[in-house]
Amino acid sequence: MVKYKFPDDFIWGVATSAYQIEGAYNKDGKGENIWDRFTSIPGNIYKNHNGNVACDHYHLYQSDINILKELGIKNYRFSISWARIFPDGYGKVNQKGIEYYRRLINALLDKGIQPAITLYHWDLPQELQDIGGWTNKKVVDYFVEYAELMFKEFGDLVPIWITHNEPWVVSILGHAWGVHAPGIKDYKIALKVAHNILLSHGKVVKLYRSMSLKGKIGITLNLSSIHSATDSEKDLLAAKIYDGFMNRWFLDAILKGSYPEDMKKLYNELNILPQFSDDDMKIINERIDFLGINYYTRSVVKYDENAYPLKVSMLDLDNPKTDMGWEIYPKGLYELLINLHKNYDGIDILITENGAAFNDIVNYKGKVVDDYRIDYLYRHLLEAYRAICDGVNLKGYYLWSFLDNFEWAEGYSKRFGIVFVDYNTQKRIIKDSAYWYSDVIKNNGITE
Ligand SMILES: N#[N+]C[C@@H]1[C@@H](O)[C@H](O)[C@@H](O)[C@@H]2O[C@H]12
Repeated sequence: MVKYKFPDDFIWGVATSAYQIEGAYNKDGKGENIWDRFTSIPGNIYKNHNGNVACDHYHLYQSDINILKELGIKNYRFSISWARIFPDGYGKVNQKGIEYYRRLINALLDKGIQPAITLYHWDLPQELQDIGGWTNKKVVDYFVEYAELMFKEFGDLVPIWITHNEPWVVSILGHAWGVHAPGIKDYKIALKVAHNILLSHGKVVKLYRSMSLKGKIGITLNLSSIHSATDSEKDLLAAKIYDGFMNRWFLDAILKGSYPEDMKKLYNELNILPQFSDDDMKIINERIDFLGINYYTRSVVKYDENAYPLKVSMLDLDNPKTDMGWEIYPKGLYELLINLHKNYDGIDILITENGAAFNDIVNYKGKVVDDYRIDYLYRHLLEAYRAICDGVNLKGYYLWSFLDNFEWAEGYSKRFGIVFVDYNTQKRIIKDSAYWYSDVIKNNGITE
């Protein structure tokens, strides 16, 4: 008996990204990207892992799609590798790259699986980084050129388009903390990068509208529910600042057409506020059809005099955690969804990522009994269900991730997949969580 039934047209899917699963990093005309470069530098990645081979999905995509079919998964979010299409980032087109993605899309459609494409999932062509990357306004235009070609090639086949994945991570982890490609550590540069990424987003949405395509387009943000460590004035202010830093800076720009005043004031005082015009904000505010959100955990923060630049630090609570060290806090998903619904005009929302890394073991029967992942997914889907019951326009859920894959700075040490990947043999083992999720999809809801 289905105890928690989701709306009839609810989208159930899984998600991946190009650099994390494709491999074939230098095959068939693909150009170098910033993650090829960043992973080639010793010390950047856990045990110097890289995505040169990854899950070899570039060659194994058909058998992987067969697994999606076997599990009854009817929606698949993946990203296109920009450097496979434009090896130099612009200009010369690599036809073999286009042919690969056409084969992939057609193979999905042949199995009744709807593609959702992310245009940018962090893998900037290195040639563009060499001219300043996202700090250079030319890259904004090159992104539009790349998107236009993708819309021309695949716009009639693909119903859901996501311009960018997690601009906060691209700007902060890649340009302020330096732990992601391209490894820059400068907050002023990071916020300039964030602004240009948002500009490129708005321009591409406007372009999509001009091409009279029939699908839906949006952006994916990594969002967290922010809690203050105590009710002290300083900690409450710290929570407001961190909410502005991680959530509101992007949400307000995209959905309200202006950066939040409190954060503009703070960034100006810190001399890290990027330059921007009213015209920029109009472009960024181009209407989107849905907001994609990636939710993994909440953030509990406190005032910290020594924490540059925001004087805010995160608490590491002694609560159940995933293998990433992230607190398991399903209620945060409900809080986030309700907050978005109330503060952003009830916009349609897709959960474009939610899932967990755990230290999966293949048992003596050759199975992966990942009850811990099932528990994580169950609890988060229950919160999503509660949010829908309370009026949130939640339209779908893409589980992260379909396959174990290259987990960025953590390399292959963290397994997020519902399908286990043996990287030595490229053998796939369907985990118990995949069969559980298959039942959720079949029942369009959760039993028990
Ligand atoms: N970490 N972690 C897991 C997952 C990452 O693998 C995705 O590529 C990102 O979109 C997002 O950060 C979430």
